[in-house]
Amino acid sequence: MEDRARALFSFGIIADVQFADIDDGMNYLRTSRRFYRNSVALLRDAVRHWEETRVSCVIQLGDAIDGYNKSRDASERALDTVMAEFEKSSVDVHHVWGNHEFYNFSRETLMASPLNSAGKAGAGSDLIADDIYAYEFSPAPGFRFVLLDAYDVSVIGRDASSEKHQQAMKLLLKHNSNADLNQPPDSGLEQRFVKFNGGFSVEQLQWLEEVLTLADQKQERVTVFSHLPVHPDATDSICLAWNYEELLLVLRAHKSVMIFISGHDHDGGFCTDPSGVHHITLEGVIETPPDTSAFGTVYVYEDQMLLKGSGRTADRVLRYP
Ligand SMILES: Nc1ncnc2c1ncn2[C@@H]1O[C@H](COP(=O)(O)OP(=O)(O)O)[C@@H](O)[C@H]1O
Repeated sequence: MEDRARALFSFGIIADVQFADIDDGMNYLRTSRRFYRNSVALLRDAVRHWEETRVSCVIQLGDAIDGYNKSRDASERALDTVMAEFEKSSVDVHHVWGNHEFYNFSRETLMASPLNSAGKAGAGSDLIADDIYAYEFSPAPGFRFVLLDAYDVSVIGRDASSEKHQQAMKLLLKHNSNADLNQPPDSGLEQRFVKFNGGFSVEQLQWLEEVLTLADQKQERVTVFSHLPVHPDATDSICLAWNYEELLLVLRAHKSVMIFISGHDHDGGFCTDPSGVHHITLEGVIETPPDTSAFGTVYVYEDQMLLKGSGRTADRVLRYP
């Protein structure tokens, strides 16, 4: 690893904390253990590490609290617990929204909550006025971060009477004939058409296109963040964004795009697209045993980024395309 002191800046990444004050459990398929109560302790360790390493900012990749909180009337308490850990540090935290945010809160409530970090974006643009939780900002001169809303077109978090909900339901029913729409269709990439995923509207794709065109012109280096992964080689198909292909086309068309970082698939994943863009799916904290960890600190240089992984998260050298 290169001398970290020479980095231009660094930032922290963490995914799927899914905190709930309940005993350990299992995932739906009963293949992995979930450490609901301990997840906040792992978050605490990560925040302490970032405070010590003086990162410029942290990106929380979504699913900060688990859907179980809703049925226990504990959503706000759980969110307070998680936010209190972040607040122990003075580092700026940017929050991405995942499916579990919508299991706990309406989109309207989320917009007014501490999980809406768009106000920290400074001079960057956003889509908040269009009820899309996407924004961009420059973490350091020559660099740009874009946070996407992967549940923009979705049946969770969109009012049943809304056009986007109807559009999402139509798409789901076209691809998924199961009575329970959380149960995936049988084959390959089609498995992504489940209720707990979502996609990007035309409006959001156009905005991203504009942001990246400007970044190309300014010769900036862009990192894109989303709860849902968009590359089939970086995740299990069941976790992919519905219209991942459209998003990939936009990323591939812009030379400014360097890295795409997501959560959602708790096993994590990684690939480098033929375009040279690296796709990181970060391991989920919720399925990380108490004696280890899962988070990353990314050191940014002129010619590459270095992901220093903790615990289940591997180190990676990410050369710019
Ligand atoms: N194969 C499946 N069939 C039916 N329901 C499923 C399946 N996988 C997940 N679910 C349901 O979908 C929802 C989201 O799944 P979950 O594994 O909790 O997602 P996450 O990984 O985001 O925590 C849960 O309500 C879960 O019970």
